[in-house]
Amino acid sequence: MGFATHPWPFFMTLLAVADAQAAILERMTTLASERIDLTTALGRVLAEPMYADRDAPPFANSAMDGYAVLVADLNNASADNPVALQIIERVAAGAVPQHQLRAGSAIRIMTGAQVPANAEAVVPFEETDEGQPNAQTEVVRMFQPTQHGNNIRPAGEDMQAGNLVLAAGQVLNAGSIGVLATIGAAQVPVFRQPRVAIIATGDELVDVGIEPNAGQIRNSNGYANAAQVREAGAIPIMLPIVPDNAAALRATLAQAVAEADVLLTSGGVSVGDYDLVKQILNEVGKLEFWRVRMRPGKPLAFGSIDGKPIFGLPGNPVSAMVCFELFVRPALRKMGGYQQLLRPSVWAKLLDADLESNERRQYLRVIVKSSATGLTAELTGAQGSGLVSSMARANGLLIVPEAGQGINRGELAEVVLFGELH
Ligand SMILES: Nc1nc2c(c(=O)[nH]1)N[C@H]1C(S)=C(S)[C@@H](COP(=O)(O)OP(=O)(O)OC[C@H]3O[C@@H](n4cnc5c(N)ncnc54)[C@H](O)[C@@H]3O)O[C@H]1N2
Ligand code: MOO
Ligand SMILES: [Mg+2]
Repeated sequence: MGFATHPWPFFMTLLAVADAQAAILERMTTLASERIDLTTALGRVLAEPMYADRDAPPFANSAMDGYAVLVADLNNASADNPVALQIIERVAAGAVPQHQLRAGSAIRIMTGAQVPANAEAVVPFEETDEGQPNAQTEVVRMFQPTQHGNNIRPAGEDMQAGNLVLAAGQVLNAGSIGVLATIGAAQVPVFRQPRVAIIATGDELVDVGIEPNAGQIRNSNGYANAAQVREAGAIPIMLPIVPDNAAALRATLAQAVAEADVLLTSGGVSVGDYDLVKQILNEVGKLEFWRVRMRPGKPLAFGSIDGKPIFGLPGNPVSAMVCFELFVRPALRKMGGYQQLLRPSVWAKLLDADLESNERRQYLRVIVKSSATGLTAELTGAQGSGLVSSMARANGLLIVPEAGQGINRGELAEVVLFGELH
């Protein structure tokens, strides 16, 4: 049992983070698309380009509540010399005007209503005497000239029939949902979300609702990883905790392969007597690589079972979450059709004491804040890989590159930003 009994000499070499990321992404393919209701499409990734089915707005309409007029009628209007126009029609939004304007007439019209075909401008109520009724007819007075096109929104001002309005790969935000509704897309083609089986392994683990006995702890990785899966735009499938037992692990992996697109285990990937994940993975599937030159997260294992990718995340809670951020999240994003796979990184001024370099690339939990002089990064405190509370406080992972000069207090450091800026 354990590493020493397995003849995997290339595993002696630790992969660089970027090489491990590249090896993983190379093996990921984007899932098929599905059609979903517009009301559920927020945050999903568009799978096809979308085109306007008609002009938006579909007809020239009024931008103000006012009067549609002919420009020439008002050429000589002034406060001293108001021009009186005869009101020949009223048009509400949703109605179609029945008359054309003729010299000396005005059509009372509401915002959003289709303007008469020959209307040249709309004069807002506030710029008129609001329409004084007289004995037979209604007359409105105007006090200044206007110009062609004033307060008229032309057909197609926003989108024109046949225009590309959203490209494939776009992540749908609230504005995109508005665009899709405008073009009548009640159903939206989006990439399917990866279904991710989450398997926490360990004899010591009990579920959250259970009182731990001596020697036991609660399964936190399963829940933290499920939340990360959701953040990555995928669907977690929580499987029961698996004890450090080969038969139980085989059975749960078989169930996971049947139900999910991607498998995540946590724990059991190091060199302990009961660390079985690599061995079973090699038996029922293929182990592609093990161990990355990073801290935390070194013993990450990656492979496949029946063509489905499997990530063996280290058991330490911070290691499991950091490995998820760096390796699983980009993989899920590629499967889900996202174009931006990696978290953005920013450069922030280190506020803490000098950080020494190490033979492994370090990812330190930090709180990144924005200030008038730029971004700052402050360590969350102790950096042990068991300290899950430090992940709750952090919004970034500060990188100390391996085999380098380290980073001195006051210097700029690269930070992978995974939470909201403070
Ligand atoms: N002799 C060596 N020992 C260790 C090495 C090494 O290189 N040589 N690497 C260390 C590093 S680094 C890590 S990371 C861990 C990885 O361990 P495993 O992946 O084998 O995980 P376990 O041994 O099962 O558990 C480690 C730790 O994490 C806790 N744990 C596990 N699962 C959960 C969970 N679902 N929720 C909360 N906590 C969990 C577990 O109780 C252990 O405390 O190995 C080092 N050892
Ligand atoms: O790599 Mo381990 O993840 O240092 O604790
Ligand atoms: Mg172990």
